[in-house]
Amino acid sequence: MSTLLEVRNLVKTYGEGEGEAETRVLKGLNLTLATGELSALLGPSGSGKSTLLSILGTLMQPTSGEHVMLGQDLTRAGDRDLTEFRNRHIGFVFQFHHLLPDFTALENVIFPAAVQAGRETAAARARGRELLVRVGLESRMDFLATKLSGGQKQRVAIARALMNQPELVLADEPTGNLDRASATQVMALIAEINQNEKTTFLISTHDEKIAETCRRRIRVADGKAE
Ligand SMILES: Nc1ncnc2c1ncn2[C@@H]1O[C@H](COP(=O)(O)OP(=O)(O)OP(=O)(O)O)[C@@H](O)[C@H]1O
Repeated sequence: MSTLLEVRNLVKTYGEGEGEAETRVLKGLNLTLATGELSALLGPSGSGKSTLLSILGTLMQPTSGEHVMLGQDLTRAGDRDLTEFRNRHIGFVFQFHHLLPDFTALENVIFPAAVQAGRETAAARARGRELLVRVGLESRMDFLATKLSGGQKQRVAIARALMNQPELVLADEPTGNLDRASATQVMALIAEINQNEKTTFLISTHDEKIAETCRRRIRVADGKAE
């Protein structure tokens, strides 16, 4: 399998400003993800899972270390290049879905593509519809986000994350807010997309049962990954 991304010697320290208390969260973490992997990211609360996902998602700069994805050295990229890289190659799913409440399921899904293109295209609408069918929400496309159940909202969030055909989807506790049945369904959907499209997923979770459904388990402890 080919390497999708690699981080080497990743360090993240919060509170480096004068007079601030320093928290060293990542302490020389190394991690390689291959294309098509489905991995769970485990670790106690405060161990740095969200911090690592933010760095891998180029939403946050590490204090030091190397970060290469798709052969591009992201540690040395400027903000504009990072934004473009992120929009093109990385999708995000969060615990609290972050859907726009006054918009429909379909509008929420096509939002990232509309932002990238600067307008809403017919092709984007077509892909948005296709993705909502894929996640089993054909009959809910035109429902406002507020009218959907928790599991349905999370499926919309997954469809939205896939909109720009990213190579990597980072999910921060995607099932944390769901009951067991909905959580299992969401994980089954992720596994199916991973299998069919070879999209690489990295999913942080506290839940060992959820982690067991992933082929690889990565544990963050003492600022390192194992
Ligand atoms: N912006 C910030 N400024 C200062 N400290 C922070 C900041 N964000 C996170 N931290 C600290 O960094 C540590 C790691 O936080 P992080 O959210 O990455 O952990 P986590 O493993 O995702 O935790 P959880 O499982 O509870 O979500 C914590 O001690 C947290 O207090």
